Amino acid sequence: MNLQETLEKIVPLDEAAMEYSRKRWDGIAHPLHSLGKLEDMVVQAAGMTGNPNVRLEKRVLVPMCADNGVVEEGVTQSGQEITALVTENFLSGKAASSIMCRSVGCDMFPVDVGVAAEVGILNRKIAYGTKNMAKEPAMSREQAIRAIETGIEVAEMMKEKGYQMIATGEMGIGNTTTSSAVASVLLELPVEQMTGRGAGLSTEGLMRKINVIKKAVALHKPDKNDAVDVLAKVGGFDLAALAGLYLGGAALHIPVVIDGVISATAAMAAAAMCPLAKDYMLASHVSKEPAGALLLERLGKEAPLHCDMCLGEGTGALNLFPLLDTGLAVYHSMDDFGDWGMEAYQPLD
Ligand SMILES: O=C(O)c1ccc[n+]([C@@H]2O[C@H](COP(=O)([O-])O)[C@@H](O)[C@H]2O)c1
Ligand SMILES: Cc1cc2nc[nH]c2cc1C
Repeated sequence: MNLQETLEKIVPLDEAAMEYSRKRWDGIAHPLHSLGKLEDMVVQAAGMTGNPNVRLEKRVLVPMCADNGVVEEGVTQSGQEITALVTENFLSGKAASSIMCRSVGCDMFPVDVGVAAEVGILNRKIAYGTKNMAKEPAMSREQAIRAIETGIEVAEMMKEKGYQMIATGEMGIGNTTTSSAVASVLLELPVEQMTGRGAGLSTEGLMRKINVIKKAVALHKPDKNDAVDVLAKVGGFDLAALAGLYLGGAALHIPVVIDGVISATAAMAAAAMCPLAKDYMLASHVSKEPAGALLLERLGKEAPLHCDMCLGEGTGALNLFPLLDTGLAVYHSMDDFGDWGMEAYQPLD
């Protein structure tokens, strides 16, 4: 599916399936809505899949991996080579997210959308890293659309493989700089408020990072009403591909889990292209980066986890699964009030 076809395929959640799912929860022998967000997630997933018999056991983490030309401005503590190193460790199973995938029972399917080196994962390189946005647009509009459509293609591949849920992740040194730029334009908030230390940065480095983002935004004047323009001028291949993954998931009725600040920025870009896509997103955790909470608020999402995490790769998204699993276990296997000889509770007001 191309971008336009995907946008046209996204429809509202299935209300009948959600109503059926709410009734199931209300019949379960527990105080009404006492499992809070665990119940809400199951109901939402019923609406996404159109099936109140919610099954989300077969899941995959998709980290989109890419480099960012803006790192030459000294906006990160780590060198660009770390992107390739961590990406290779996705394959060897030694990265934090790989270890967590094994721990929570999730497959992993990393995609190279623009790492500045040869790495042995699925190759969908748009280029060997973006251009330095402090000097020129990060990429062309055509490249941005190609990256978005790569995300859509990967969502289709995951559907084909039978995955019932997708966790988003990324790896790309410099991508908190691009995320802050994109988020500050889309949310129309000051760069200072949207920018943090990423994977570690001194106070002096943080000041430099803020100035670089301001300079790039002033230079290219991205159109806040055109998310593709924003992604192309001050974004990254990983952000664009993740936006496509959200859109593809929504079009294919697959729940997609938001991870940290980079993933939430991509979610915001996807929502700007199609507001209905938000309904197919599940929040997991609130990133320690300042833009994390602001983005989730604007997406209308309340994340269940506050763990002060900012590792990326999908590590926050993966931590949603144990919660979801306990909720689903109760949903599928617990007795109704009637089985315990009780009357069902009625809503009070
Ligand atoms: O997910 C987050 O909220 C998050 C916050 C800060 C850093 N990261 C990770 O750190 C890398 C980006 O940090 P930086 O400082 O190079 O922009 C990138 O590979 C992300 O996976 C991730
Ligand atoms: C080692 C390392 C691992 C990472 N994983 C995601 N971002 C990262 C940044 C660094 C520096």
